[in-house]
Amino acid sequence: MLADIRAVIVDLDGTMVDTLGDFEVALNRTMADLDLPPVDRAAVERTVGKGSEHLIRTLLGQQLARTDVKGVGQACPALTVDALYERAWQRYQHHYLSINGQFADVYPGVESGLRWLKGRGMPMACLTNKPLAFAQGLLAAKGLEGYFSRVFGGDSFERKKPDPLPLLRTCEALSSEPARTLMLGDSLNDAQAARAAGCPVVLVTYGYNHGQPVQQAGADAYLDRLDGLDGLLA
Ligand SMILES: O=C(O)COP(=O)(O)O
Ligand SMILES: [Mg+2]
Repeated sequence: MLADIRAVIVDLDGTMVDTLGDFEVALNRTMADLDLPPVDRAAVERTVGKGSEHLIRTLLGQQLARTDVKGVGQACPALTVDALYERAWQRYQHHYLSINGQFADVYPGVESGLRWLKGRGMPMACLTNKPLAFAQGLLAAKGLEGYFSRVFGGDSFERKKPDPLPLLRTCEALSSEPARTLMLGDSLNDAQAARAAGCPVVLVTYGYNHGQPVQQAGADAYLDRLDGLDGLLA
């Protein structure tokens, strides 16, 4: 099945770039603006992958439930996630865009894997749940944008992964049949979207899988490095 691949869709966070540092810095600056305590990196890692709104709402809820909310000295039931969300989202966008890529690293093997795919003339798109403006800035900051003919974010379509819609639209944009378009990702989110769209899926083992072992995600194959793709697709 993997021998028939004619196009590739690549996830961004946890697959190409380790962005936990960027998320942590942008979230902590946001929390500070809202007089909330700093977030815990492990909580960020468990929550990344379902887009910025999910990340901000989940972490705001956790921070409001803590007993060290500044100036209050106890958990703060009077403040709600809904009441804080709009300001948090504005501050988060400002902070994320001002540091985008500075606390993030391309994983080993990514550039050589992408170069190998490009050398085989494979049409490639980047499809992430990250907002498109964040994704474009990050790819440019890391010198990865030239590999992709199309880039789509979590705000590019009406629904995000794990819904199949973004994958189906990306296949259309690449003029490629889903059954011959490989999804390369790092999480159950990517695997579920790929399955529902009818795309084969390969997951990397080093990313963020909602705090769960990724080997249970039901992919066609798993890779420790993207430059191991030649062994799967050759
Ligand atoms: O949740 C996000 O912001 C990004 O996640 P993804 O790049 O793994 O789709
Ligand atoms: Mg990911």
